[in-house]
Amino acid sequence: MMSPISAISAIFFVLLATLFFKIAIPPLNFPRNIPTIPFYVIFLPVFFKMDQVELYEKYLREPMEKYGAVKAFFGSRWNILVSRPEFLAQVFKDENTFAKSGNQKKIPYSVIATYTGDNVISAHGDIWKLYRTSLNHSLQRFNEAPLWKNAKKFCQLICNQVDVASGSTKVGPLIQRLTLDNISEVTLGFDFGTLNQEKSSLHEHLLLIKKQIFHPLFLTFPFLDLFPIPMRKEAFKNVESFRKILVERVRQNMIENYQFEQTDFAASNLIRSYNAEKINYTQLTDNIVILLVAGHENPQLLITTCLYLLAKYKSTWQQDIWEECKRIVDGDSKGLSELPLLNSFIFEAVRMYPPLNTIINRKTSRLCKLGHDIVIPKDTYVGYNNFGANHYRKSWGSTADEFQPQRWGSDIDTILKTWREKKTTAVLSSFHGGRRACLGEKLALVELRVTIFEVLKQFKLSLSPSWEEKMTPGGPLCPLNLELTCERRT
Ligand code: HEM
Repeated sequence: MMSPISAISAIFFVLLATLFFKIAIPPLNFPRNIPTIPFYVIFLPVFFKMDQVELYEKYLREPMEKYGAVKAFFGSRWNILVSRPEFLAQVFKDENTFAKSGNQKKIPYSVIATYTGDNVISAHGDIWKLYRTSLNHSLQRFNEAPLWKNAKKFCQLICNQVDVASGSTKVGPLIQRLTLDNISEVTLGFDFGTLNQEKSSLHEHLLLIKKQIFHPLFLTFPFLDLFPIPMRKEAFKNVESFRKILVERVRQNMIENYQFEQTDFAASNLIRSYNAEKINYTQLTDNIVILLVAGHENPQLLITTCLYLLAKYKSTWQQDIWEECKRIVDGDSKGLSELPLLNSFIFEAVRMYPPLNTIINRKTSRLCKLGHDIVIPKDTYVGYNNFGANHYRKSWGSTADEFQPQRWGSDIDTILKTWREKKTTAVLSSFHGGRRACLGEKLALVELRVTIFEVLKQFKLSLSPSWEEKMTPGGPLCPLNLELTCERRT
């Protein structure tokens, strides 16, 4: 007869072993003809000084290039991760089989799902169409004036912040303030105000919840949010109050704007849909939040990457782009969009370091085949790895890992044509593509051109000698804690 202590120990052991096998071994019905990335790989950056690029090179490149898809553990579950363009194109196109299933469905109990809810990026079917119709027009036609004004303020803040002795500064927090003000003024109809004052209460609130949401432990094991852990209860509370304050701020500004009916901000269109009872208050909130989140974080990452590459290639690309930009006058966004060097540089930056590296938000609605022979069971999460797609040697050749803006072409027509082609064939997936293509691409590209133009007008950039050249270890991809030397142009 087993003693109670032995019985409890045995149960505990069985539970632990089950948990271990669930994490260490993919489900038995997962396809056998694609490789498995060892589960511990995602934990390596926690213990070793390794960035995402090194991790990809060491553990993912070979299986990804050979098979185009792998089994990978991420976000408390096993997933299929895809990077071969033909597979990506299939996933993007067959939306009914690879149906969008964002955090609101995948981990509805988590802080992160409470933050962004059921929004235009994660929704599926008719609900998605409703959201997209409300937003599409205003995200393609927007007022560019705030982008020009804010780029100037941003440069002024760099000047104020640069260390006098070394000429260096950490640019990350300033870029975040720039992109927050840009997205709020262009799409939400109010000024976040972070470029004018370092400590705006909404900004402080946002910084706090970002810290709580992107906590590595809870991001890797979101099921922990199910437990009554005091710091997570606090995180839920902060997220709820942020959502409430943000939407009230947007609505207040719209109500006070006597020309509300004439405004064409993305947020005003959402409010119109709400007033017409097409969407409810939670849906209004979810979409306003996602405009703010996607609209500032993604450009923030890409601006950081572009400034890093300008500094890295200071005597070539930086110098040449500045020579090209000199003839453009303030406010001429169209002129900037026609510059071959500037645009091929940006497209190459988007390829080299896709801001959203890995996205896993699709779930198979039936048993299906990826390509000819990879059989995927129903209810499997399928994601895509943008870094893998954008560095795939069969698509990009032996120079796939080299920064070569000239690969896009030498005249602007060829450059834009190549850009469109690579996106439609899913050879470049940084902005997704097809029906679910990013709605903010145009806005992000204008923002990027204007910011680069203004920065180069005022500074010569170089990498700070004390900065260690590394990318972020996981999640969003960009240089880690970038520090630049910014020398005033005379
Ligand atoms: C560098 C900047 C950006 C990058 C790299 C980027 C990338 C992406 C990607 C990869 C997707 C698809 C996500 C998925 O598969 O679930 C997406 C969707 C989307 N993005 Fe962006 N994005 C950027 C900027 C923006 C901006 C500034 C906005 C403006 C608010 C925005 C709004 C959206 C929306 C609304 C969707 C959903 C489209 C749909 O499903 O119909 N993005 N973006």
